[in-house]
Amino acid sequence: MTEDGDMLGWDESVFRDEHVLEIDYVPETFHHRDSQMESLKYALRPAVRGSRPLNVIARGPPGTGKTTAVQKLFGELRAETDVLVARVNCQVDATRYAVFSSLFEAVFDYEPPASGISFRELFEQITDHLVEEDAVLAVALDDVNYLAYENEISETLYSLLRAHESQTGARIGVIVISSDTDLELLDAVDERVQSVFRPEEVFFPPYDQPEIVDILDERVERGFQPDAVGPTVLDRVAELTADHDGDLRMGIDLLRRAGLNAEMAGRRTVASEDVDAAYETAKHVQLSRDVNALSDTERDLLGVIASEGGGHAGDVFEAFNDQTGLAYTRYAEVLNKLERVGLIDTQYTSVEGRGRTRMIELAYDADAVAERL
Ligand SMILES: Nc1ncnc2c1ncn2[C@@H]1O[C@H](COP(=O)(O)OP(=O)(O)OP(=O)(O)O)[C@@H](O)[C@H]1O
Repeated sequence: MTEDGDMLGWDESVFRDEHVLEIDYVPETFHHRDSQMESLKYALRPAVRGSRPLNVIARGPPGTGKTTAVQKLFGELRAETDVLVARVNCQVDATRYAVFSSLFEAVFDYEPPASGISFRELFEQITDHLVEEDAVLAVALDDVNYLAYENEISETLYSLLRAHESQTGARIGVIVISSDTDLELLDAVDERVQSVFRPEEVFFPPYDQPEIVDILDERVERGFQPDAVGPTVLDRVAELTADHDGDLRMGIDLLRRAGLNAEMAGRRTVASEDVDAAYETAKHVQLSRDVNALSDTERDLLGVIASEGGGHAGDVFEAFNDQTGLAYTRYAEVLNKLERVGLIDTQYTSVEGRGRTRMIELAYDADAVAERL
């Protein structure tokens, strides 16, 4: 039943297709990334001819289309060629073993046996299969920075890049995708890897505001009812997204949350205030993502830092040790990990009476962190 005026009826929605605004949606069109797509195609083309593809480092800040570019190209390869493709999410699979388990699943279409099969066996089954089938495998290590944080990147790349030496005829190419622009990947890997890893570099710069408007406009058309989102609202979303380092994930999330806010108020059209209210929650999407990826011990330490409000590393250690009983070495490792993923900042300062001491600061508002733990 439709009600009069601007109010939504119970059976109505501001959305036409809400799925278009979900995180795993792969967009039909992919504008403003032509040169990056060309470079990736150039690197992957040898695979189509049965040769080893060129290796690639795809770099750029979060939400700049790196994953989408690879998903699109891998989708085309899967549909139109015999090349085997596998994208591994290293935020989830952050060890060499987990990466190869995921590759096993992509190659065989079923999971490796759960009852502890050794890395060597995993590796051999995958490479044997490639040789038997005369197949080329293109691997994308997405969010590879997480392998670096766990000190697993050298072993993983080494195994992939030298696969053809231990198993003649195994052809594997690797696209590593990193969203940590401070991390120099080539410095993070050891010399054995550096000597075989000579990747093509593909850079994904942040989208500027007109590009953001253009991309989001298409989502609005597909995702919302006609006229539900006007140009002023779209501009506001694009402005906030551009301020957030052009992270499109933020823009898409804002649109969806603003739409839900309008619905909650029973309105047919989204207003700028819906966007501003949505921003208060959406600005923490990266924080939520990072906290979700932490281990229990890492969460414990983050919790201690949030409740202490940061401070001297020694004091934070005491509180952490009281809670977990863990020793200083482990504490220092976890502290470094939290800093590498960008949840805290630390810096050495000279404090009277204490000499040089490491000061810890949360990178986010303490309440926002505590809510997500
Ligand atoms: N040019 C584009 N056109 C349409 N949608 C896009 C475009 N670029 C990115 N997106 C959308 O923005 C969101 C983030 O993109 P994507 O996951 O590809 O970024 P990313 O660079 O891999 O991010 P991260 O480094 O954080 O993993 C996705 O929902 C994707 O669909």
